[in-house]
Amino acid sequence: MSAPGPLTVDGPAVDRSEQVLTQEALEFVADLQRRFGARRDELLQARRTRREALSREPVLDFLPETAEVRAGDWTVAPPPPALTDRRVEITGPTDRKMAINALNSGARVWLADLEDANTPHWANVVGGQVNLYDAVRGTIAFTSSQGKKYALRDASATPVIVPRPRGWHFDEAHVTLDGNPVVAALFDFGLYFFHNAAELVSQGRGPYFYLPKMESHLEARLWDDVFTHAERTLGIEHGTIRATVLIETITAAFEMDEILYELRDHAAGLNAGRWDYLFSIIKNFRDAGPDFTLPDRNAVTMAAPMMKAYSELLVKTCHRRGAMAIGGMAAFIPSRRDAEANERAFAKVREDKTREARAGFDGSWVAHPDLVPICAEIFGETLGDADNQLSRQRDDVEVTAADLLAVSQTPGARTLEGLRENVTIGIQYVHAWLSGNGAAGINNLMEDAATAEISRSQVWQWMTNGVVLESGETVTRELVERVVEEQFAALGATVGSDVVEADPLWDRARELFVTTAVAQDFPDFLTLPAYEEVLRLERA
Ligand SMILES: CC(=O)SCCNC(=O)CCNC(=O)[C@H](O)C(C)(C)COP(=O)(O)OP(=O)(O)OC[C@H]1O[C@@H](n2cnc3c(N)ncnc32)[C@H](O)[C@@H]1OP(=O)(O)O
Ligand SMILES: O=CC(=O)O
Ligand SMILES: [Mg+2]
Repeated sequence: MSAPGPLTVDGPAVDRSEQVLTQEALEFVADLQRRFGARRDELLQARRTRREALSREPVLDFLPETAEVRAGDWTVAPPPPALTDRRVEITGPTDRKMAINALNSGARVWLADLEDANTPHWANVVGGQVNLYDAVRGTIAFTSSQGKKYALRDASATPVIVPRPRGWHFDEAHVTLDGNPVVAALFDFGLYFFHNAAELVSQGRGPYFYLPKMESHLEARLWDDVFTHAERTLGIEHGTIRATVLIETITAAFEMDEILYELRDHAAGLNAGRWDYLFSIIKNFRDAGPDFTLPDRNAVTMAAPMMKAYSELLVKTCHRRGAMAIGGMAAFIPSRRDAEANERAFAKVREDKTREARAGFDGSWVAHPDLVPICAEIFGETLGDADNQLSRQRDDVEVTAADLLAVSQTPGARTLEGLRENVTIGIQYVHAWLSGNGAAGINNLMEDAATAEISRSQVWQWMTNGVVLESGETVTRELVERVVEEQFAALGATVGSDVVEADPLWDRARELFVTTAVAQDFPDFLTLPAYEEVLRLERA
């Protein structure tokens, strides 16, 4: 381990933080930061360079310099026993109650989310690690403020825990090394790995991760180097760590083989992260003119030609390489209070999971415990006695660069209603995020950082490209500002105007939404200025 520097932790008090923020664990994180922090910075610069090239010429293609990797006959390491059956995976934040509910849900895997579904308030970041520590050991329990008691039903049969650290772009402001914030991904990964790797191995499981928002195979190479170093440092056998990579950026879709190749000793699969994928398409082609403006957010389904091409290429690539293909999130959430909304959500999720199972995915995500049985049933019908569909090759699938970029073939209209929904969802989500909830049910849809990014970036794109709506109106800054005023007033009617007035975060949410949706310089991530706001509020 390299000599630990003056790693400073400076955040509000969090219950039991001393249990995870130990001297040894922080030294482990400091070592990761020292070794890999600068490479992360270079990779972020490479992202900016690639995006500048795209703004000059909006074309992407499979990389000529890695043609040999794509043509080569190689496979990733076989899945470990704990990850051979992933027919249903529940996702959710790592707060204590939801962690227990997820672990009792009957899913095969719990994606313990420190990312899209989590606001990185220090309490969530550190509290999440405390909860994961207890979850790994089967000791997690909780009593709600109403006195309801939560505990594991059967600690020996809980889903496999697969945390998702934050993406490479994020820093953890509360932890600094030599005065600079540490890379949040290294912090999230490092703490979890340090405390839990050996314990998980002793249980016949392992330190498994989902890796979000990568934009290139070089970013995967960095993760692979981090994994190898972390295993060596703690004396954990090489290849014990297993990662499932979200293919959720348009550039990564052109590098699926390469990403698996870089991680081949550590790879478990790829996941079709459809929401960030849409965001990435809008973001990268935001100034590329009408061919790249998508219709209303709700009109873009997985049946759109470019989405079908992306998800089928993912299955084909995975199975050729012996890796699991995991489906994405249908955003419809059930309601225990509204039978009609519940039925609608069940039907939509059924349709989505059926399409995925038929396409060859090995399993998929659900956002809510009530959806676990549906996903398990649908994949069960396809899988029969098998654990997965790894042996099913999709040699029939041929996907070209043009297929992945067929944005203009996406059916659907651009409507004033769509603009209104983007605005109202965006503001409500930012409010939830600032309040500490990274996932929220809004209009019976699951909203998280990825879906909110679509909303605000679509407003930016429509405005910047002067999209003419079905109503005949052109999207201008004035129109967006008018819609923001109207939707904000309407929110008062829904949420209660006294509630909105009493809570200053509503105004901050509106301002942040407007800033990120209409700013001339498009912020790369909505969550970056939102995090600045969280830090400001913390200091106030
Ligand atoms: C694009 C992507 O990255 S998708 C992946 C990231 N996003 C997510 O993980 C979102 C996951 N889902 C959620 O967070 C939640 O389902 C929400 C916020 C959308 C809705 O949650 P709620 O409003 O609490 O829903 P609801 O009231 O129906 O919940 C009923 C019960 O199920 C629990 N529950 C709901 N969703 C989950 C979940 N994903 N994991 C664990 N428990 C859950 C609730 O905690 C509640 O428990 P309780 O009865 O003990 O109080
Ligand atoms: O993380 C998943 C996504 O769809 O985004
Ligand atoms: Mg995502």
